Amino acid sequence: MAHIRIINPNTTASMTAAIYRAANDYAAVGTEVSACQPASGPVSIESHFDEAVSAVGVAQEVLKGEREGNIDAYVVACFGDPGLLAARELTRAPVVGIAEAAFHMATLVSTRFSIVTTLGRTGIIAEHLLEQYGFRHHCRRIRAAEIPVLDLEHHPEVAYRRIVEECCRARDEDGIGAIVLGCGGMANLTQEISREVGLPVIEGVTAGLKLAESLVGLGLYTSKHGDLDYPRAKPFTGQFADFSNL
Ligand SMILES: NC(=O)NC1=NC(=O)NC1=O
Repeated sequence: MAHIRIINPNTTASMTAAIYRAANDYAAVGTEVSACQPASGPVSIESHFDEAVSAVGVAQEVLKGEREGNIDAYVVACFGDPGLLAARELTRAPVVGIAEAAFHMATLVSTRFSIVTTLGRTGIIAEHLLEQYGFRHHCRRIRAAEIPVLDLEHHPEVAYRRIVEECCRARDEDGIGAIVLGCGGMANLTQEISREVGLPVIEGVTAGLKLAESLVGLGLYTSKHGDLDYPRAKPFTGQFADFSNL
C-alpha cells in the first residue's frame, strides 16, 4: 500500500480535483492517492513570479504531509516543478515533479519529443528545466497553445482544439515521435489527444504518479547525503516563523 500525495501548486480547487481524478484513474491497486493545494498563492502559475510564490506553498504542503506522517511520495503537479528541490530537502519520501516525470517517460518511447504548453511566456521555464534535467537535446521544440491555464477549465472545448492543433503541427513539422503536454491542467486529455494526433502523448501528472509508485515500490527515498539533506535548523521570522527549526 502506498499513499501518494499530489500537490497542485496553484490554489484552484477545481483543478486540484481534476488532477486528482486523472491520477486516481491510473493508480495501481493498493495505491492511495490524495491531493491538495496551498491555502494561499496564485490561482494559476504562468510566470516566474507565480512560480516563486507557489514554491512556498509547495513547501508548506510537504511539511503538512510530513506532520501527517503517512505519505509515501509526493508529486508536484505544475509543469514548472516549482519548489521541487526545496521540497526534496524536507522529506525522505520521493518527490516527483510533473515536468521531470514527463521528460523521462517521453524519452522511453521516443528519441525526440516536443512540448505543447499553455502560454508561450511559460516556455522559458520548460527550457530551463530541460537544461537542468539533461533533456535539452531530446526536445525538438517548445510550443504553446496560447491559452491561459484556467481556460482549460473555463473554455475546455476551445482549449482542447488549440492544444490538438499545436500537437498536429508538432507531429508534422518537428521530426518527433512523442508529445509532452505542458500543464497539470491537461492531465485528463492525454488519451483523447493521443488518439486524435496518432502519437504517444505524455503528461506529467499520470507520469509522475506512476514514477512515484515505482520509486516507493523499489524502496527508494530522497537521499539525505549531500544537498538534499534536511535544511539546517534556524529561526525564520515573520510569516515564515513556522519554518523555524524544522
Ligand atoms: N505551463 C503551465 O501551464 N504550468 C502550470 N500552471 C499551473 O497553474 N499549473 C501548471 O501545470
